[in-house]
Amino acid sequence: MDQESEFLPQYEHIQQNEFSYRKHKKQKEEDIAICECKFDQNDPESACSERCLNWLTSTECTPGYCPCDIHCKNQKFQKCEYAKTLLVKTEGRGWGLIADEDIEAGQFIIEYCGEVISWKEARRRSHFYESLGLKDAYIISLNAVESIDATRKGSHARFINHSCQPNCETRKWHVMGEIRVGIFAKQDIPIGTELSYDYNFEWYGGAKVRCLCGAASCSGFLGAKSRGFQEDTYLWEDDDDRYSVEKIPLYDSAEDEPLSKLPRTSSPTSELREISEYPMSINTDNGPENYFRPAGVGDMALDPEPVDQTVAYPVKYEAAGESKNVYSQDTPQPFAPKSAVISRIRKHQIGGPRSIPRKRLKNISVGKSKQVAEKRMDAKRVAELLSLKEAKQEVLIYEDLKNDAASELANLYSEIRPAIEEHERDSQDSVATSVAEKWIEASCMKLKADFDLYSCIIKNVAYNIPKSQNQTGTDVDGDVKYLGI
Ligand SMILES: C[S@@+](CC[C@H](N)C(=O)[O-])C[C@H]1O[C@@H](n2cnc3c(N)ncnc32)[C@H](O)[C@@H]1O
Repeated sequence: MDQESEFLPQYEHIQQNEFSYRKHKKQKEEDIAICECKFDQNDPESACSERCLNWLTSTECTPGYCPCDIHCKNQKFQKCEYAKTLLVKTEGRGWGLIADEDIEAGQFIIEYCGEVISWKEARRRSHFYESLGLKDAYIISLNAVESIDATRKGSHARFINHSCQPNCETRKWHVMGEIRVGIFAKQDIPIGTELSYDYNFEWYGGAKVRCLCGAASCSGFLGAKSRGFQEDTYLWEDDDDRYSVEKIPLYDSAEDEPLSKLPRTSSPTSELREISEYPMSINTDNGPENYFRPAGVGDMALDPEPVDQTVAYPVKYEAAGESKNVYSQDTPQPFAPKSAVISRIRKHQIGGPRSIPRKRLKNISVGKSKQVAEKRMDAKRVAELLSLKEAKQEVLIYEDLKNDAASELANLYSEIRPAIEEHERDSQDSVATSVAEKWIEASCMKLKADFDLYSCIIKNVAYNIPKSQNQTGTDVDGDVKYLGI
């Protein structure tokens, strides 16, 4: 291990979210939920806990309003009642957090703190971090419109690594009018165990980061379950080797067969290859409601390949390593810039999980096949085949309308894609009504534009048979005049 990577990266330690782009919400009195718990001096368990109405709705009691007053046990975020944890250096996954005491299933471990920023700002920052070459991602979604960025300021929760078989999960709680994200134990966690949760990494392009969680059910890459990743990557296995193929060419609209099929390229003879072609974005999981936004992960464009080249990568796993350095939460640390770690792909597995089952690999390519099956009509070509100038113009006008509607829909889609992909259902995380309405309206417009274009073509083909042809029954130019639609 080099000397530099022994140090923690520079960041400011905070125990409360920071609000810069807006003020912290002030809870209105009428919004304060008051529970019905009654504290009995002889029974300490009577204070607000698992059976408290507020607790059951993931809402912390508001000081000054809780009937249990100072005995209330439902103010864990506010009182920073964290489990004892230690920072450790892992092998291949940077820093991680381990339990420094036995932790019970369901226990609140630590709050994921950082700067609360808008979704737009999250996007801007993620590009900025990418440009700095930051490898690790620390931006997590808070709701459909806001994110928490723990890159520059955060709690120790920012060091918890991803696992495909995690022992923790993220949960959202309502605390004094704000939503806050906590890390909770999914199961009993013995002292010394590394804490992890499923990032539900979202991948929108960029480097594909190998997942080194070591779980038997490991999906291979951070974000491998996300739609963007699945549409971009085809994974398969061959004995102990695993391969990913990127950028499979789409079917050409004029062809029934794909222009090029799956890998003609063999597994590379060179054992190593860096994977980092495009910006990458991430997504966490405890369910769909939390995820990391793009934050420069894998933005180390080390070995760029032409985008349309089909390349097979054998994938190798390394088992998560043992801790080397241990720092407690309260110990001030010497900070130094973190050196970037470059992911490599090797031909043979030498440790860690075995190959992913074939069945699941097939599923991984589902997104791609959907994309492949899409066929598009070339309206310009259709117009050329029509003989009447008016008919040509009409088709082209409708094509413009259709293209405008399609691009409006595409823009809207990128705006609300995170929410759609998370399938968020609860009111906090659902797509804002105004955006949802715009989305429905744009979808209808696109459908209508598609329909208008096709019906215009049919009308012009079916009813505007050129005079010369009408009279003689033959085609004047000898060109094709009828379209098989
Ligand atoms: C929130 S940070 C976690 C803390 C990070 N290890 C550090 O040293 O600051 C997320 C980043 O850690 C790395 N990481 C986390 N889990 C990983 C895993 N299972 N495999 C590979 N890298 C992982 C990735 O670079 C990811 O972007």
